[in-house]
Amino acid sequence: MKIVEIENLVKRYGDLVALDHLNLSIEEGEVFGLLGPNGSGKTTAINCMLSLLKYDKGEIRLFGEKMEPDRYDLKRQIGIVLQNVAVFEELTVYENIDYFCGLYVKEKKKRQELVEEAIRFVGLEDYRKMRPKKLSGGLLRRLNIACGIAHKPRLIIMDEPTVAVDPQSRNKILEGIKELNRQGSTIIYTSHYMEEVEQICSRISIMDHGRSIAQGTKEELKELIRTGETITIEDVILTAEQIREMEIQPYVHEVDYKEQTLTVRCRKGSQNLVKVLSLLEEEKVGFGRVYSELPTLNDVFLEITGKQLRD
Ligand SMILES: Nc1ncnc2c1ncn2[C@@H]1O[C@H](COP(=O)(O)OP(=O)(O)OP(=O)(O)O)[C@@H](O)[C@H]1O
Repeated sequence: MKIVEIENLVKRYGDLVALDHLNLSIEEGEVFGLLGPNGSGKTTAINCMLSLLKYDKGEIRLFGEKMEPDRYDLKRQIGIVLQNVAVFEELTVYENIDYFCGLYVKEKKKRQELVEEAIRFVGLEDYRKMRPKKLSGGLLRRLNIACGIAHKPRLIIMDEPTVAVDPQSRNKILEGIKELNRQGSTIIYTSHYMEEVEQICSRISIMDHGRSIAQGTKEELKELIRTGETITIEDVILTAEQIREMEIQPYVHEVDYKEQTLTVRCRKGSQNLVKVLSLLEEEKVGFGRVYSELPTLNDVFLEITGKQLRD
């Protein structure tokens, strides 16, 4: 069943088109990644999806029904973890989670179980009685997540939950998301970290300038592009002719040479590394460290948009 369907969504802020005919379709059970650089429209898309923002054109259906501001029946099935931490300073970790869970689950015994489970999920067992002020940034983010997901919603929306989070908290958060998904929640996850999206998402939409420029599994996305592998060779001194020679090889898609480092984006095929090194040997050029990388989602973004995903 389709949990989210967005058709031709347009959202303008004055003259700025933040969403430009965005289309998305998300199936139940997916961990769906919205990947895009800052300002590409991820947060705006989520706020429209939740009816927190009015939009100019298009249609949004959640759980097969048209989403509107007063559809509390639909909203109750959604857990939200937004970028800004929103918890009560005067309540402890436990009380905060209990409060948010209590908005959905009235029965005390059941709620107690859910709150305990959420605490375990995010690894805040040792901090139950602490107030938010005492928590580090990473722990605070984990609390924010626990508050959003304790009631086990059918759909969980997380907007960049790991920005400015330490690696330990980040791993805990990513593991928690996978576990929530295993337990049955569909997840929408926005990020500008391609590694995270590759790690946890079953399907990904790459966003740029308010549009989804490509959608699919990470394997499908990588199939879309011509780059098969990227070979980097350090400490190599090349003449303009030698670079040109590299560029015209049939297996080469693109060459970049900066600060004595040669980067060769090869087309899909075998033996690329051998071919590149043989060419250097023929030219009697010495070189330092050599490494080869398979395409990343950054390569996909780069090839489609001509710019880096990273800021
Ligand atoms: N309230 C607003 N008023 C005017 N412009 C806005 C507003 N909110 C967002 N924008 C603009 O809309 C575009 C999309 O922003 P949005 O926050 O949705 O992107 P994002 O992909 O979520 O980026 P980030 O990761 O920085 O949150 C940006 O150009 C942004 O400057």
